[in-house]
Amino acid sequence: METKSLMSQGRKAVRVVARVKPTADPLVLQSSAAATSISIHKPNGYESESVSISFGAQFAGSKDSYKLDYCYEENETTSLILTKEIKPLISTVFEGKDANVIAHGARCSGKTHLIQGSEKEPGLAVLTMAEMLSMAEEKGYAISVSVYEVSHETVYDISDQEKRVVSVLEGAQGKIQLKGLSKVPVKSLLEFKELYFGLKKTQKLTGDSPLRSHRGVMIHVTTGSNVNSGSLGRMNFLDMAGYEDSRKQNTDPLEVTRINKSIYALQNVMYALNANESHVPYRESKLTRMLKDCLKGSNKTLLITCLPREFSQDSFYMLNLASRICLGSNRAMASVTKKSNGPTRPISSSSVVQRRQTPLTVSAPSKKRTELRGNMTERKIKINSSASAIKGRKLFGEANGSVKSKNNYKKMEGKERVAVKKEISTSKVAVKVQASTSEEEVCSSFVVTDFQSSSVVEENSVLALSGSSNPQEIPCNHEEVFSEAVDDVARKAEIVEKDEKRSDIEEGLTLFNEGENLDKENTNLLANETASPPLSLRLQELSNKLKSICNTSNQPSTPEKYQTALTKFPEQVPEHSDITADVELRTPERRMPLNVGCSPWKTFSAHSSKLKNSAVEEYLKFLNTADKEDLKKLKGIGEKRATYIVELREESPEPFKKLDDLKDIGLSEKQIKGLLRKEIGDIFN
Ligand SMILES: Nc1ncnc2c1ncn2[C@@H]1O[C@H](COP(=O)(O)OP(=O)(O)OP(=O)(O)O)[C@@H](O)[C@H]1O
Repeated sequence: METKSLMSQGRKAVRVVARVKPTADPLVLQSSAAATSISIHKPNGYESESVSISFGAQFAGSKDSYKLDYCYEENETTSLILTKEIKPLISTVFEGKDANVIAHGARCSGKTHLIQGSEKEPGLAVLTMAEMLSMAEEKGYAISVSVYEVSHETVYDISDQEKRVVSVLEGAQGKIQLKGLSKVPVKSLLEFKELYFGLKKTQKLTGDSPLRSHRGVMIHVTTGSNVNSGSLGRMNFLDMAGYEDSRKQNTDPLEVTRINKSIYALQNVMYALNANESHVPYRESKLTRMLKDCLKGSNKTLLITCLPREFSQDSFYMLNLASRICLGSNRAMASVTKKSNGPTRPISSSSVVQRRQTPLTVSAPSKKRTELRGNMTERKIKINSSASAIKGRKLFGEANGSVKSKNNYKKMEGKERVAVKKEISTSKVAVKVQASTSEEEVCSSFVVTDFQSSSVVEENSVLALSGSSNPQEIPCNHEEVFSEAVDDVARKAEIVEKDEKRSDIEEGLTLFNEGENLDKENTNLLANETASPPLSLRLQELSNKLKSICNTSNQPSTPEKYQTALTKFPEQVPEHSDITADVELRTPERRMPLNVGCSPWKTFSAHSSKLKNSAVEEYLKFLNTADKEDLKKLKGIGEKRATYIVELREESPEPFKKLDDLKDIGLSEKQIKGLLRKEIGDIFN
């Protein structure tokens, strides 16, 4: 059999293949389950560059098959996967790139067996290590290994018995530092096995691990003998925790939801990479943050979807998502647009079957998942290929509410920014301001970036990260920093406006039925003159307040009642106070008379900004609290969106913390702006 590489350079960032796990009990296939076992179509046999996979007899002949780059069946060995898929990646690692091999799938789908293997049948990581050791020896390079585990949004170094927490830090240039993750020099396969398998393997394979986790091994190639010397590339193997429907009995729904969310987050990243999107949502989970450098740029990833031969809803779901990642193209995006197009389902048998097959977890993301199965074959929509992360999220659902709440930070990526970051083991508060090259680029808020796990409650300090890990070295002028931020609060909502490219993308998205529905809803609601009284009244109140502020502009400070939730004065933050991990610093409000020493225009601008912020805040507050009927009074919020908002609130009491969060209900940035304009404009009608 020819073993030519299917992963030529310049191809997709993520190659997606499947691996069929042999059926433990061959009789299963003869039973009724045979009707729902998967069938694989390889148009050119082993040489196929694309294969389709479908589930069982009842789907035969339907177009509901899922395309992947390849599928390795039971008779195709792990060594074959090594040769066809991984050897080309190894070459890129020795050329200085990073590569990833990620196994995902439902629970017990054979991921660990594939990556780790057993004594009798070594897995991909072991086979790869053997290959890399011999190449390193040939070239005079050295190999070192890091073994890690990610659970409960915390990264642990598990290269020894003592699980140490690894801090995922992001340097000034966006480079990820994994502080605390050891690199153990490895000279032989035996050393590697001892390190890699150790106790943890036994735990995982016997299934008595107290905590389910993603488990990875990073193989570093260095040019010198010292682990820190001249790092070339890394090969990262990741054995992901299995996907599972959180409604299943005998599962801890919280644990399952947490794991599923991190699976979605990685899938979002994979999708964005393959679709060559301008924004990749690395910040959606700890796992994706830690792997950012390995995944980004021209680095290559092999995503292996592990599938048991017999049908399971969980496997079906994983395959569906893998297929979308694989397509990673405009057509895939077009299918996302059908999200709101309820009745359109790829499984044509019947909607009942579809419902039965769709994992119906209680989480909000699952709602989105249910809807994402648009028909990919029919839509021909031209959409800018540099699509945004928003679409990725629409694809796979929001990764994590708690992460999401801090996601405004990601808007600052690549720009000058004000950031407050925290790190364990320091009790000082330090803040760093990176001078902005132009006023326009100053970002709008303080953000506590959750570089450490939010579940590690003892971490309660803040550290500005500037490439230096020493907080003492960082200049700190709270007053100045907070003042800078205040100026930018008003621009917060406008950052989006300035990103014309994004707007264009969103414009393209109006092709989506989502947009059509919105327009319809808008038209209906606009026809209704009584629309939105609750919010309108509140906004009217705000308008009155503005007038009252203007009338009392000689007051030395902003009256307390007008201080928004964003208000927190610098002097209210004790210099050495502890700030808990999950607390987001509030953007402070300037405590100075708004018109002192200012021109009337500046005063007016300042008040307008204030009003705008208050209006936005009221709007969000309304979304977070109003009942369904009141929600429907808002423009652009129909029955469907109102129901979804209420469901989101069941998941998280305050799902809308910033305007961007409205994207979670399927609104584009342009639509969000449009809605606000209409609501606020109506005050003056
Ligand atoms: N190719 C294979 N040949 C024989 N047995 C296998 C194979 N793949 C998996 N198994 C068996 O199936 C069971 C589950 O496999 P494995 O632990 O690899 O699944 P997993 O997907 O990693 O599970 P989890 O989701 O819990 O992490 C194990 O008992 C394993 O030995």
